[in-house]
Amino acid sequence: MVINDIPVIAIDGPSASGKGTVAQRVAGKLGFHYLDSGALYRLVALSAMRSDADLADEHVLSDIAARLDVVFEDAEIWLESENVTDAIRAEACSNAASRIATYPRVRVALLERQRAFRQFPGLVADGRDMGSVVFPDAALKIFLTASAETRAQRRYKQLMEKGIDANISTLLQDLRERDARDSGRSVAPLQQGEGTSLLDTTSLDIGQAVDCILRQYAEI
Ligand SMILES: Nc1ncnc2c1ncn2[C@@H]1O[C@H](COP(=O)(O)OP(=O)(O)OP(=O)(O)O)[C@@H](O)[C@H]1O
Ligand SMILES: Nc1ccn([C@H]2C[C@H](O)[C@@H](COP(=O)(O)O)O2)c(=O)n1
Repeated sequence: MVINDIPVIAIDGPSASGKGTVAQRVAGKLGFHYLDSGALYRLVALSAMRSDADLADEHVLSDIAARLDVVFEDAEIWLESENVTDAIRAEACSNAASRIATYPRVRVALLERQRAFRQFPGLVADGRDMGSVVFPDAALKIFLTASAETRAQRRYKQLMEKGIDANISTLLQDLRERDARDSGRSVAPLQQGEGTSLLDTTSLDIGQAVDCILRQYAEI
C-alpha cells in the first residue's frame, strides 16, 4: 500500500477542547494508530528547560527537536529512557511548548517525525495543524472546540482528579493566552481550514463527540 492511501483523521482544536481524549477513543474504535502531536512540542519544551536552553533561541530549539530521543508506548511517553508522561503536562511545559511552537524551524524539525505515524491501517492525529500542514490530504478533518469557560471547567476537573490544585480563573486566563498565541502566530496557526468540519462539544459529552466523528468517517 502507498503511504498516501493510508487514511488519516485529523483533529485540530484549542487547548483542553478534548482533542486527545476524543482522538484516542476514535482511534481505539477504528483500530487506528494515534498521534498526539502536542506531546512532541511539549517534549521539546521539557528537553530545552532541562538543559537550560534559551527558549528564545530558535536554532538551539530546532536542534533539540531534530534530536529528540523519544518513544511512545501505549499511553506512556519516554524521553531518553525516562518516563515523562506526567512531566510534559505541567503548566510550565504547556506554556513553553506554546511559545516554542511559534518557531518555523522547530515545526520543520518535527514534520517528518509526525508523518512517520501514518501507518496501516490508519491514523487519528490531534494537534493544531494536522489538517492544514502535516496531513493536508487527510480523509476527514475536524475542528474540535468548546467555549473557553467549558474548557477551563473540564481542565479544572481533570487536574482535581489527579490531585493537582488549580484555580478556575487562572486556568481560564492561561487558556485564553494560549489560544491567542496558537491562533495568532504566523506559521501554521490554529484555524478551521477549508474542508474541515466544526465540532463544538460545549454541550456534548465525550461519547457523543466520538460518535459524531465516527459517523462522519463512515459517510466518506
Ligand atoms: N465532550 C466532553 N465532555 C466532557 N468532558 C470532556 C469532553 N471532552 C473532553 N473532556 C475532558 O476534558 C479534559 C481535557 O481533555 P483533553 O486532555 O483530551 O483535551 P486536549 O484538547 O487534548 O488538551 P491539550 O490541548 O491541552 O492537550 C479531559 O479531562 C477530558 O476527559
Ligand atoms: N500540531 C501542534 C500541536 C501542538 N502545538 C503547540 C501548541 C500548544 O500550545 C502546545 C501543546 O499542545 P497540546 O498538548 O496542548 O495539544 O504545542 C502546535 O503548535 N501544533
